[in-house]
Amino acid sequence: MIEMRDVSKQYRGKGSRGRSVTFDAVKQVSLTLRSDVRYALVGESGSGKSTLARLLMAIDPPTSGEILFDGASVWEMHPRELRKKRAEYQMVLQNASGSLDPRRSVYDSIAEPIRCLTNLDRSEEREKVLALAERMKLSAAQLERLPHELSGGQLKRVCMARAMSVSPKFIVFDEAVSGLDVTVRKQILDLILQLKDDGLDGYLFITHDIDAALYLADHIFVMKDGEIVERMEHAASYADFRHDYSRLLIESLPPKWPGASSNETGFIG
Ligand SMILES: Nc1ncnc2c1ncn2[C@@H]1O[C@H](COP(=O)(O)OP(=O)(O)OP(=O)(O)O)[C@@H](O)[C@H]1O
Repeated sequence: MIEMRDVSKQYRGKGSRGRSVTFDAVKQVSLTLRSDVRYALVGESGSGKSTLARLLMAIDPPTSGEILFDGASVWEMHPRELRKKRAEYQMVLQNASGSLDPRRSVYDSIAEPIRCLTNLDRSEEREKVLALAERMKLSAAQLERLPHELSGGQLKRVCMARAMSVSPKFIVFDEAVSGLDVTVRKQILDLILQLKDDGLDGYLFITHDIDAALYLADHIFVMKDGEIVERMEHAASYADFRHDYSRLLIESLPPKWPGASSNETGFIG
């Protein structure tokens, strides 16, 4: 379980006349994420989703507030304990190519968390990497390539295999389908749903795409200007979104086909 208690994150930015100002990218957010629940966090670009994800995963420290993994405050944890928790709570970053070492083969990229965070020997590691590659539909030849030799969709699958390599109990996917065409997007969404068969019961899927959130998650949070403005359990359709801002997001969706209204769900619904 991950808990956020009254968490804020301030950044420095430029105000009028180039003056340095601070602003809250995340404002006093409290959240509890259970490891066996599928969540989505929806919001416009700049609403603070990635900042929230980095705080949740203890990548960046909060300016104020507390984050707890299974009841223990992450920024007060012994490094050995935090290392163990990092294997249990993984993240797939927004920028797939930027999150992989360009000089490291796909095989080594997937194996790296195993080497850093577990005690598996090389033959166990190989068995695990090959099984994950098969699951993520990556060929043996692709495993030997460098990241720049793969497509965007293949890179996303490498990042998912990498996160799954340490058998986490929860994954945060940050914009896992952004920039992909509709067919590849659907493949990735289905792969995420199928991770349940590999023992992953819970995740947080971060997106600006309400259709993808409805497809993948039971609980949905809506974020605006650093705050969670709506929380829904068992969201199943656009009609479940009640907050004015959520309605606005739905109304600004493009029609899915000529003559359709923005209240009709897309291809995945
Ligand atoms: N390291 C940083 N330094 C200063 N400002 C930042 C930093 N990271 C993010 N911001 C700002 O904080 C706000 C929230 O950014 P964030 O990336 O969390 O939003 P987001 O909802 O994930 O957006 P997107 O969907 O476009 O990725 C934005 O105004 C952004 O410019």
